[in-house]
Amino acid sequence: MHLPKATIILSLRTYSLLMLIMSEVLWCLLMLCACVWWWCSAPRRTRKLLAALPSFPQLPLLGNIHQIPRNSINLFQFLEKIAVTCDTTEMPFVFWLGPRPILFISDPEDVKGVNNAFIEKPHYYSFAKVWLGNGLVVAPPEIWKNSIKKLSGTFTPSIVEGYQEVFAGRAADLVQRLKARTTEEPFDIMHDLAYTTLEAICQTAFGFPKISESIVTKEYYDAFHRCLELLIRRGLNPLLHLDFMYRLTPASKELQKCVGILHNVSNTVITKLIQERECAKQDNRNEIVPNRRRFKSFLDLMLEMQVSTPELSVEQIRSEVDTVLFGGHETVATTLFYALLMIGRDKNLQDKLYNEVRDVVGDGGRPVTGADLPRLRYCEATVLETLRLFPPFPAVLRMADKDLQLSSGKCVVPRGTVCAVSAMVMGRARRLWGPDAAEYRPERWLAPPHAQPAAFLAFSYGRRACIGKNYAMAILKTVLASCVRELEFTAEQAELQLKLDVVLRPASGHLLQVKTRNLK
Ligand code: HEM
Repeated sequence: MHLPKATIILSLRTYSLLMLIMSEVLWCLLMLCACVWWWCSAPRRTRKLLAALPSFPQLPLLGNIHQIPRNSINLFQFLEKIAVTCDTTEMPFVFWLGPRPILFISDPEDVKGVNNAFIEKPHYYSFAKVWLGNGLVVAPPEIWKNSIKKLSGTFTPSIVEGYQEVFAGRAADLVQRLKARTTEEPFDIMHDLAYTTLEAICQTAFGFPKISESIVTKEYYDAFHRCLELLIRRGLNPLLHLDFMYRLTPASKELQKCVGILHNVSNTVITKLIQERECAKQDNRNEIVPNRRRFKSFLDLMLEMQVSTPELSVEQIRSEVDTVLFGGHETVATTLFYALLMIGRDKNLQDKLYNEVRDVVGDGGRPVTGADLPRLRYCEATVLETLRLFPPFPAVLRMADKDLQLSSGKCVVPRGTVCAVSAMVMGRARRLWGPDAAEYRPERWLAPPHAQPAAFLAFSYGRRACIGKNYAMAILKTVLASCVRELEFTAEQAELQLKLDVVLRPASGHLLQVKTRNLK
């Protein structure tokens, strides 16, 4: 018997529709079961202990899930709203993911308590494991404790001092590149800044003189940015927090691809340095470090450690190299951008900075030296003020692995709570920085006493704080001083729209106008 073609098509359509409805129903049932399990597994005590804290309006069972920001611009606005709430209520703030809280700490004393008591990071950090392995930023506590013992001394002031010539050299190259780009129109300066910081990291932390041509490619740069975007998108979608769900998505495949590009670079860096060290050994060259560098790089130090600690695997070394690339280049480049933007909006600030640089370094083109850095006080204040208002990592997270009574007495942090310690929340608080907290005013750093140390959290605080702080301050001051000495920056006054792609970024690009300075 032959069915008419139209009937076959119709029944096929009905069949697919039925299958679609059934799979949707099954999906909803699965989600419902997951929600019930999730609710039942969360301790009731946690809800009770934090119930009285300020929060956004909640839905039954879901809490604040419906208010999870949809994209990286919303995420920034969300954090801004929390900053205002914490400042006005002077209380910690709680965001409920169903029955599970994310607790925003709002008091500097409490920051000290939380950061020193908890070294575990919540599950969200593991999203970056595919990229950063068990490197310092994402490592679980046991591995972190072991690694930090070896690595805490790798960016000490005396080691960083040895990098100064490289910093000054890269700053001079940047000035030349920017001189060639002076136009009437603003342009996106970020690639030039990121190139400079990436090249500096490769030459100092990895001791690689010539890698820059092949490492700082557009492909690398794009892959780096795409990884950050994909990670934040995953973070904003609770369904994708489950590894098995995420693995099914095209985004997961794209992340793997981008990470492959980044790992190629770190693998090249390590392999080349190992080869150079081998050659130096075979030639019986008695160099402490290859290529007649005057300093030992972070990677030299790790390869040396590997000799005395064979359990330090090449894979772990690669993870630390990726971590330093991740933590060290974009953070410094964005800070430079915001500093140039802010002085570009205020000629008075730029003139003050220029006058100081001219007095300390002169305008004859000599490189900024290590001895100049402590004397560049206004330059340092500019960097710190930039980091206060535009911290590259606006918040870090910790997992409470035990109960903790906050020293402000405002609540007990129950075990299992995710604590958010936010440089943006603290850095913009009027109660900590005064009524002009929203104003960009480097002078506030020149006249102590300013706010308590744990109110300035750009480099985090206490255990698991940034180990690259000395490095970052030295390169930031060197590059900023070198740029201002020879160039003038102008930025439009329009409202700055920010977004949070792990790192704080301007939504409309990094636009600045640059002119060569007329030296009198
Ligand atoms: C303006 C520049 C920088 C800022 C604002 C910054 C900020 C931070 C913050 C907030 C953390 C804590 C992350 C967390 O707990 O989740 C961190 C960790 C870290 N940073 Fe930086 N950083 C900067 C530059 C650098 C540089 C230049 C390097 C290396 C050369 C570096 C290496 C690291 C490492 C290895 C960690 C992990 C430390 C640990 O977990 O023990 N950072 N940084």
